[in-house]
Amino acid sequence: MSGEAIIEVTGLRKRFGPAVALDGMSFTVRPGRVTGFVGPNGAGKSTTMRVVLGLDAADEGTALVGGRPYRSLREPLRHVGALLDAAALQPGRSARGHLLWLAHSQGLGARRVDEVIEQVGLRSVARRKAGGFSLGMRQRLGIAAALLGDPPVFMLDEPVNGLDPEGIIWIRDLLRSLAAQGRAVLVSSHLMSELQGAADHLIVVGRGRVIADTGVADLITAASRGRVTVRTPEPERAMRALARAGAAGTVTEGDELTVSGLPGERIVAVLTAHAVPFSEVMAQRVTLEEAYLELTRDAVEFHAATGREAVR
Ligand SMILES: Nc1ncnc2c1ncn2[C@@H]1O[C@H](COP(=O)(O)OP(=O)(O)OP(=O)(O)O)[C@@H](O)[C@H]1O
Repeated sequence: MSGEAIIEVTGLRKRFGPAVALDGMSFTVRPGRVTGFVGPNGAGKSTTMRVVLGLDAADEGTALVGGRPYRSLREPLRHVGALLDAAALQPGRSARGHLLWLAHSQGLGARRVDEVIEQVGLRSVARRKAGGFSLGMRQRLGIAAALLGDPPVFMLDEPVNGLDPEGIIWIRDLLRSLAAQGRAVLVSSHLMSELQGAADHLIVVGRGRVIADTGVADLITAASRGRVTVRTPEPERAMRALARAGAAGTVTEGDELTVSGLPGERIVAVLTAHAVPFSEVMAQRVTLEEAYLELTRDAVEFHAATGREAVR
C-alpha cells in the first residue's frame, strides 16, 4: 500500500444550475473501519465521491485522499480504489482485457490482474466480453478494478446494487476484511439495511450536508434512549412503583411496559422491593434501520430533502 489511508472532505459546495447538490459537506473517513455513507436519493453522495475523484469540480471546499488532491496522484489506482458507475465499461473488451488495460496504465502486471479476477470470482468468465455481463458481474468487475492497485483507500458507490444475496454477503466480507487490513473504506447506500452488518461507522447525509457522523453502536444506543421492556401480570402496580422511583413509562401491550429513566437493574430492584411479579426486564435495542429513522425524524431539513423535488 502506498499513501495514507484517509479521505478528508472539507466544506464542499456544488450547484448544478439552481440545484444545490453539496451544501458544506465535511467529513473524514478514517482507516481500519468500514464507513457507511448513507442518505436518501439526491442527498449528494455520488457528487461528493465524484468530487473526491476529481471527476466533478466543487464550487468551494477541498477533498483530499491520503492528504493530497486526487488529480495530483501519479498512479491513482495505487492510492484509491473506486467503484462509481459499474456500467461504464467498453462492452467489446473482455473482463480480463479491461483489467489488463487499466493495470498497464498504472505500471501493474498481468499477474495482479489474474489475482483480482480470482478474488472477485470472475475466473470462469474472464475472457468473455464485458458487454454481455449482468449487473452483478459488472459490479464484481468494477470491484476487481478497485482492488488492482492494492490501495489504502476504497470508495464504492452503491456496491451492493445488482448483487444477489450471496453476492451481498461476499461484498460485506470483502469490505470488512479490507478495513481489518487498516484501509479506509467508504461505501454509499440509500438503504440503511444494506449497511447493517457491514459498516462500523456512519456518515448520514441529507440535502448536501452531514446530518450525523457516528459509530453504528453509538447511534443504536442513543436511539434506544435507555428504554427497557418490562413484562408483568400487574402492569398498573408496576407502573406506580416505578413512577415513585423516578421512571416514566407506558403500557405498550396488555402485560408489557416500556420504561425509561431507570436502568434494568434498578427496575428489577424496585419491582422486587414492592413484590410486583415480573417475567422479563430487558433493555431495548433498536435496529439500525429504526435508529436511522429516529435520527432523520429529528432532522427537519432532512425531511424536506426526502423527495428529490425539495432539493431542486
Ligand atoms: N450532472 C448533474 N446535473 C444536474 N444535477 C445533478 C447532477 N448530478 C447531481 N445532480 C443533482 O445533485 C443532487 C445530488 O445528487 P447525487 O447524485 O449526488 O445524490 P446521491 O445522494 O448520490 O443520490 P442517489 O442515492 O440517487 O445516487 C441531486 O439533486 C441531483 O439531481
